[in-house]
Amino acid sequence: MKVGIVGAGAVGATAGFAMVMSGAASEVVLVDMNEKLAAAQAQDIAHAVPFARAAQVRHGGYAALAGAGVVVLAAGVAQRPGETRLQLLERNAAVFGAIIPAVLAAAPDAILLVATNPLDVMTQIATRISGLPPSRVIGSGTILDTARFRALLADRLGVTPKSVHAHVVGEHGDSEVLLWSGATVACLPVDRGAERLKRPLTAEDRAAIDEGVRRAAYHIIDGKGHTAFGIAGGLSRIVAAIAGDERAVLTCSILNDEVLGVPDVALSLPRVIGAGGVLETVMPDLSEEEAAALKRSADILKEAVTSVEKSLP
Ligand SMILES: NC(=O)C1=CN([C@@H]2O[C@H](COP(=O)(O)OP(=O)(O)OC[C@H]3O[C@@H](n4cnc5c(N)ncnc54)[C@H](O)[C@@H]3O)[C@@H](O)[C@H]2O)C=CC1
Ligand SMILES: CC(=O)C(=O)O
Repeated sequence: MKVGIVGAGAVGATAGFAMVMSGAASEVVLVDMNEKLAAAQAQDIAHAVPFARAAQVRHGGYAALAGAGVVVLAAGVAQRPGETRLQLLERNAAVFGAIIPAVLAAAPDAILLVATNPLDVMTQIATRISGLPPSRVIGSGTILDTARFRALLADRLGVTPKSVHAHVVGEHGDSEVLLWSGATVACLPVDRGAERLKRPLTAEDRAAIDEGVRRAAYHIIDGKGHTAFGIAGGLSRIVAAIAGDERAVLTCSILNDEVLGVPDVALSLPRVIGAGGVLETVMPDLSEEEAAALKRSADILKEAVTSVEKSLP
């Protein structure tokens, strides 16, 4: 599948690299207002192709996106150390107002895959600007937070992350909700599984994992200035699910009609992803505490989107 990527910075270029190395994309086109950067990133990724499956990698203007099945939106500004994702909102909303009409003029049938932060609000803005159905405007959402949760839990349990099933829902950001009540390992609820593995989970372990997931971006940005590898893996995974019509269950963000009484809000829930984009949403069972946290997350996002919607065309 041909994949366009608008924004050839750390996230966009690393995602292009991941898609080429995993074989998720057969063609990658990088577009950026900094054409020299897009050209350099495309050239650099193209030099990895001999080590992967055959793929074409190039840069271009918006017209070069024609025929793309998915266009990743990774343009905009990123957090500086200490900044929250929601603080980026007004700057990145203006960027989307400029790029989405240009993307759709060239690639009207593409599924939009949003990576720009604040992720959920940008997904909602992209849905509104594009006029596409919510199933075709997908935010990477908590696919990354779910991966972090599985990685940290697996490390504590001494198993591979692929053997741990645990999800993060809600905002891709500070109010996200780790679903401990549904987490499983080896077909067992995670607490019981941990005991059988002789690695019981204490309250301190849970708190450390929660902090490690929720604050991961802050720690990484503090150390290296940005995050890219994790999200690139997640974007590549979503593209593979669309390209292969996999019906994979992934936690992604789309505009929901309603979540726990909060209307018209984009946030992540487990979604079935295939060729048409989001094919189904599966509402998980939630403990009372998790339901209250998800409602709070929805309220925070609704307030953020309402504040910026007034300034949109
Ligand atoms: N969804 C997620 O889990 C993650 C999201 N992000 C977000 O991804 C976004 C990109 O982050 P980075 O790649 O680190 O930033 P970056 O600064 O390295 O790259 C952004 C690129 O966007 C381009 N750009 C800006 N305005 C543009 C416009 N109007 N048209 C075309 N290109 C434009 C810039 O020239 C730049 O090359 C940020 O909002 C960041 O917060 C970052 C990591 C994880
Ligand atoms: C920056 C960001 O959103 C992340 O790494 O989670």
